[in-house]
Amino acid sequence: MYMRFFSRFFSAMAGPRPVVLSGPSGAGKSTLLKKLLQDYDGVFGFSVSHTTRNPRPGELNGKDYHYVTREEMQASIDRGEFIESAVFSGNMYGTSKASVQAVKDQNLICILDIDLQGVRAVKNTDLNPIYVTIHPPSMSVLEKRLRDRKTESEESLQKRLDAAKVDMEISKEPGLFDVVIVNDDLEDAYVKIKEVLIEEIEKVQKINSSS
Ligand SMILES: Nc1nc2c(ncn2[C@@H]2O[C@H](COP(=O)(O)OP(=O)(O)O)[C@@H](O)[C@H]2O)c(=O)[nH]1
Ligand SMILES: Nc1ncnc2c1ncn2[C@@H]1O[C@H](COP(=O)(O)OP(=O)(O)O)[C@@H](O)[C@H]1O
Repeated sequence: MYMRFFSRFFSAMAGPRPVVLSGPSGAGKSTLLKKLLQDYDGVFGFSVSHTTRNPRPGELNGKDYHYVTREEMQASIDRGEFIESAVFSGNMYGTSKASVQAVKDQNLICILDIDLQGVRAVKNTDLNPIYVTIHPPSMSVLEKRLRDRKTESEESLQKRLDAAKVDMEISKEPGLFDVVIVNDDLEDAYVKIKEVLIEEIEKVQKINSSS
């Protein structure tokens, strides 16, 4: 009884639970999270990761990623500034403590777009997020979407498809994710993710409307 009261009290003090969005490259993570950020202004905040990959046309430094060199990233990791970091398709990616803290400071639901290595690392922290994985309806649809996106070279595309196969298998591991959302029709997938997050969304809206 008391334990339950205290655990609820402290989890409320800790602010809203973050959300991990994972899943194969091309599954639709960025598309879904951008919709959430747009439709729920003042509710969600994006954890801006660091990466050594080059920016794509239209991507902004500090908004989509912090674009850094390998040397800069490694030095920052060595200084203990990252919650987690991983190598994906030959590039380094990582979540800095500062990126998550910046979102927490605003009392927003922090969205982390991270790969499976990141998911495993976050499991060893006290972030306590909701773990969501986005899957494509099939590998052939995934390939088509990645090709149509026109952001990858043939080599990078193949690396992403290889990683996707592994990713889809590992995601079946019991307990790794709270929810699997198949992104076939975008609107349907968006409705599903909102359903999963509605409790946290309403919590933040309630706090914001009373402050
Ligand atoms: N572990 C980890 N993975 C990340 C991070 N940021 C992005 N990723 C993952 O890196 C992979 C490649 O991301 P990106 O180059 O933006 O390609 P995209 O997913 O195809 O748009 C995706 O699986 C992301 O979820 C991070 O900070 N940590
Ligand atoms: N349900 C969908 N139907 C058709 N195309 C989609 C759908 N969801 C996403 N896309 C498109 O597929 C591509 C990959 O989506 P993206 O959000 O970049 O994936 P991720 O962030 O997981 O790599 C993008 O060009 C996006 O516009």
